[in-house]
Amino acid sequence: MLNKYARAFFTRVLTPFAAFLLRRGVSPDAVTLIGTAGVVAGALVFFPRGEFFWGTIVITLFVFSDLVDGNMARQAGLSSRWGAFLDSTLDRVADGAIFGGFALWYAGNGDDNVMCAVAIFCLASGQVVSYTKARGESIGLPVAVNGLVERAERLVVSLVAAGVAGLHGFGVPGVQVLLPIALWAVAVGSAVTLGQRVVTVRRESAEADAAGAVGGADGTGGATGARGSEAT
Ligand SMILES: CCCCCCCC/C=C\CCCCCCCC(=O)OC[C@H](COP(=O)(O)O[C@@H]1[C@H](O)[C@H](OP(=O)(O)O)[C@@H](O)[C@H](O)[C@H]1O)OC(=O)CCCCCCC/C=C\CCCCCCCC
Ligand SMILES: Nc1ccn([C@@H]2O[C@H](COP(=O)(O)O)[C@@H](O)[C@H]2O)c(=O)n1
Ligand SMILES: [Mg+2]
Ligand SMILES: [Mg+2]
Repeated sequence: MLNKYARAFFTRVLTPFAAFLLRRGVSPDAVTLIGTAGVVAGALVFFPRGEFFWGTIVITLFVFSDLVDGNMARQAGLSSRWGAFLDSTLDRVADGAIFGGFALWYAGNGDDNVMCAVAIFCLASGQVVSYTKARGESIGLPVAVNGLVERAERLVVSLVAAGVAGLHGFGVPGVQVLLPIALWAVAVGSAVTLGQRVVTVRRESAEADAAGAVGGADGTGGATGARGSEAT
């Protein structure tokens, strides 16, 4: 939903900054790499210590690089398969650090095994949700569904809650409860989204197989080959 409605707004806002970076000779790949490094550092330095406000501030400063890199690539006519691969792969790294940071807090001084498990579920289910689309597309299906909770929703819900919950450290009472609520919401939403995508891939693959649009016993039309499909 955010991807559909907010992306156009952020594209307009970030285009001048993306153009500025291009003029300074910065490459889209550099922005992708530095942005991911900043998110990972923010998440793993601050979240495991329960410093949610500062962790969220640092992550927010860097996470928008994920919108800037593609914007730069498109403006400069530099969009590439490599860039698409790098962008998506490092998204998974950044997400792992964010939800891993929450899990480490609950496994340590946060001392809550249930919330540690919920954070790990958010991490794993988010990665699988993204994988369903990547794998479905790799076997030639459109995967024409985004689902209830995409990456932007996972990040906005959990980071806004973490940032506000972090205000507890400045004496604001009662706000800590927002983080567990947000993580539960992301966990349930990701499970629903996973179901939506699996059902869509199941339907699309049945339709494609019936139409003979793809050949081969593994349904890949030979595009990946049986070994390739086992290996991914
Ligand atoms: C007193 C208050 C203190 C609290 C301070 C809090 C400050 C702000 C807190 C949080 C802000 C969080 C912002 C997070 C923004 C995330 C932006 C982003 O990176 O989105 C990425 C997303 C996807 O991009 P890609 O196409 O590159 O990625 C694809 C995607 O990952 C696919 O995954 P899937 O969805 O399938 O799971 C992969 O399949 C694919 O491989 C991959 O390529 O980009 C978008 O979706 C674009 C829309 C972004 C919309 C951002 C909205 C930000 C909105 C509000 C932030 C302001 C909050 C203010 C809080 C105030 C609190 C009081
Ligand atoms: N280093 C990069 C990063 C991205 N791209 C291209 O942008 C697309 C992603 O756009 P976002 O707005 O979601 O960042 C990606 O699929 C690539 O085509 C790139 O070329 N190099
Ligand atoms: Mg990007
Ligand atoms: Mg991305």
